[in-house]
Amino acid sequence: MAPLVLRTVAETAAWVESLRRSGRSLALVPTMGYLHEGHLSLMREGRRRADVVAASIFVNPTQFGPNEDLSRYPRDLEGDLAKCASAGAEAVFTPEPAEMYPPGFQTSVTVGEVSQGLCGARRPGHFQGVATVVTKLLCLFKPRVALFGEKDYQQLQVIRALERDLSLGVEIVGMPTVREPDGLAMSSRNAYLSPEERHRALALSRGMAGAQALYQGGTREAAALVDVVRRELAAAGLREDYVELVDATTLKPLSAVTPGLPARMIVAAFAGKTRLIDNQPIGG
Ligand SMILES: Nc1ncnc2c1ncn2[C@@H]1O[C@H](COP(=O)(O)OP(=O)(O)OP(=O)(O)O)[C@@H](O)[C@H]1O
Ligand SMILES: CC(C)(CO)[C@@H](O)C(=O)[O-]
Ligand code: BAL
Repeated sequence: MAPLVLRTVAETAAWVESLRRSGRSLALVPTMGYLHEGHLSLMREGRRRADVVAASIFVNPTQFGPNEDLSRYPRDLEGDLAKCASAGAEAVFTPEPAEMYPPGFQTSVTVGEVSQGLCGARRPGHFQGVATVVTKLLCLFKPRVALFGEKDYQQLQVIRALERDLSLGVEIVGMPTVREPDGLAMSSRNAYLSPEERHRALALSRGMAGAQALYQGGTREAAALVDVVRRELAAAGLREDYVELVDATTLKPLSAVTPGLPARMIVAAFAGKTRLIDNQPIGG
């Protein structure tokens, strides 16, 4: 069935209230649209965890830097609504920017340490934009659970922090990265890649697999593990934005993988003008 399309905060609040009265629980999947299997995996898991799934499709201007791709971000609302229906989403919230940020809007949510390194350092203001819009969505929908992908690993940790610190009472579920058969992490921005860049982009997942293989062979030092990824990126002609081995929870840099402390390799690199991110656990 085609999902109910919600365009305003007021009609969404009324829909949420009617759901609450009917005693049905809600799972929320926030997105920026141009949906792919990664997004749909979140919606299907939402169906398993709650009675009703709602998605939001909103290309949030406040999380884009002045020289980023806001104006050309891919959009396909009609196709997205069909995909939401196929994944069992009952409602889709797709507001205009002025509906989310009306004149006089002056509040923002800033998450501390966990938002400062990695993408936070490379994209100033990005996580403040994400944290503010996600807080607004969680307050509006009051879901039992909200689902996010591990592909945006730092974003997931930022959202976990804001939910916990503001006592929002929403279960934040992180879902594994869905990949193309050749290993490329699915991402709406993959649509920007030429066939040649698409091929070179495999260096991200290949580099991290190489780092994990080196770990399996006994290497523990971060510098050596990171170097494997860097060499793959360089060989493919990708421009590194960062490659770091970090504590999987705090995202602080690690000098080595140690037993009992989950570690994550996190990568951002440019294929031409397109910035791609990926990450993978390193260790047992
Ligand atoms: N490959 C994936 N597997 C699982 N979840 C994903 C994947 N890609 C995106 N998501 C998740 O979907 C949600 C919405 O993400 P978003 O709409 O920005 O998609 P995206 O493909 O990450 O886009 P972009 O290319 O702009 O980064 C986020 O929680 C994100 O982590
Ligand atoms: C979480 C999110 C929908 C907030 O705009 C966005 O950052 C995204 O799509 O990952
Ligand atoms: N998927 C993360 C949203 C962004 O890059 O702005």
